[in-house]
Amino acid sequence: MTTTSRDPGDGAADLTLLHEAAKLLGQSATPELAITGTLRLMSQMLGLNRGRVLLPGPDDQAVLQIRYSYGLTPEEGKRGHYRADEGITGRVMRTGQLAVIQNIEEEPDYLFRAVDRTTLPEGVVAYIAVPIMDGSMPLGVLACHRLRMRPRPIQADLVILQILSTIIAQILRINSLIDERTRLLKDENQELKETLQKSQTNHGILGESPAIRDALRQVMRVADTSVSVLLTGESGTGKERFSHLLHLNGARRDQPFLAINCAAIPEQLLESELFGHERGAFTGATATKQGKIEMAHGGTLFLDEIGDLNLELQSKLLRVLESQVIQHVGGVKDIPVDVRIITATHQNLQEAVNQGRFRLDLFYRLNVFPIHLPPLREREGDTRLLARHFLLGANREYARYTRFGQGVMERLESYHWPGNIRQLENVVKRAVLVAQQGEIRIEDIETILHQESAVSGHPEANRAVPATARHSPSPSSAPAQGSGHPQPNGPSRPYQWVREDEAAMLQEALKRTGGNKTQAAAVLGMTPRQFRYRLDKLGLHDD
Ligand SMILES: Nc1ncnc2c1ncn2[C@@H]1O[C@H](COP(=O)(O)OP(=O)(O)OP(=O)(O)O)[C@@H](O)[C@H]1O
Repeated sequence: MTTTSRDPGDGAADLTLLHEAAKLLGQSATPELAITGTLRLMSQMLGLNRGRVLLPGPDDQAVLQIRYSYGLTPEEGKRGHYRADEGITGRVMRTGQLAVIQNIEEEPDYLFRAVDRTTLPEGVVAYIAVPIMDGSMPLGVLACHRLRMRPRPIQADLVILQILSTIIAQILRINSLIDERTRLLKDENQELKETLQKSQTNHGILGESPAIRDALRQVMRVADTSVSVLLTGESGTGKERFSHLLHLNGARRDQPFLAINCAAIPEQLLESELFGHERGAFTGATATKQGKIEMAHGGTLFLDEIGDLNLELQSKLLRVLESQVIQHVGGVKDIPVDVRIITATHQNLQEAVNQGRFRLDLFYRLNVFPIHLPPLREREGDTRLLARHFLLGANREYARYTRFGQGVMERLESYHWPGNIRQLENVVKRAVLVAQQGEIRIEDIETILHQESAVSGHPEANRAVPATARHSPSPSSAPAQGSGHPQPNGPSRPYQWVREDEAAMLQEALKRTGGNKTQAAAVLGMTPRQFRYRLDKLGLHDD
């Protein structure tokens, strides 16, 4: 070890040392390299030997331990730990005041714990310890030995040591920020892995709430049977997902699964979509075409929004269920089919039956085993799980690494999600796209939720609902939602991605036709049914 004595007032050497220390700070990949490098410079350039940095121990914060050193053996390093009431080091940490011991042999508080006197050079040895401060709080202690009989004034060394302790404080602060960030990322990564694992069971259906577990149990009970299942629940609660789960857990799993949304297809096309058609059956039917029922032969057909099927098609569907045959539109031949039909609705089908809009016999046929999917706001704890899952998916899709900032998860959990899981997925995806510097801030979420409320038209969509007020009265007594009107006691209107300008367009058409929906639909080139469907989705009913 070189100990070079300097002339008193050798300011150029001090500057060189500070310059080198600053370079170390910028270049070192780890705090270990930067701090031990600084301690080495102290020794080589100023003769401040056996430099050490003591910090509270990782296991016991009340005990200071030598964490970095230069010129100490590993055993000496290990021996150097001090409680706050022990020795000079403990005192510096306790008081935040530097200590200069001119002669360690004459100081009763000097413990000789790390370094034995016999290993030190002959002559008078001084000990200097300066606190490493974070504002007014001592973070640790920087200390070293110094041969007393040197031309350079001790005052000059003290100044340098105080500057170096500031640099070391900076290194430690940066390092602790990095550590904290790394720990968060590790935790998050672990959570994401767990979420991914959970999503792999149940074919991607996530949820651990009692409500969703109950629904899953019911699915498993009937998956391997041919019983008719009617899935009820608000829009976006996963009815289609669950129908697929039923299919995948049954004997038909290797056969086709097809889904059709009865409300989304224009009425005149729906029959041909379901039953197929013969060539020439209608204008544009240039070839014979199979319908979805026939295509799903051997497998499962999922009929979403079954409540929107007109009475004529309801009769035809009933015939399929009773006799397992279909006829193409324009055909006369009975075609045998073996299809499991699973249906879903967000409407109250019982009410539709009472109003004469839905056949009672078909209702009985379909409703053999109803499974109600609870709205997201009733799935305690699932929002968190799903939000993480969608974050992972969006990060993958958009090649980002984005995380939720402080308070975001709580905000997502307090929101009442009129559009349920589909809406949550959309919000998380959008948040990933708008996030700056890899963090989704609570403000980003507020903006998106605000836009959501404008789009979904729900008057309360942007209001945080207290946990106690979030549950709607009784899911079992109200298995499906009604007409789609906003409910005073809880959001229940179906949610779908619809553009805001579409609402304006519908309203404008209604205005022009004096509120006549059939005419308004014609103005926009839609069927009255399509028009009503959109009004319904946008919550624009005036009756
Ligand atoms: N438990 C779940 N775990 C993960 N993703 C889910 C879950 N439930 C639903 N989803 C996802 O949410 C979205 C909406 O689900 P789905 O289409 O099945 O709802 P729905 O009730 O059929 O909606 P609608 O009535 O509007 O047709 C889909 O992207 C689906 O994959």
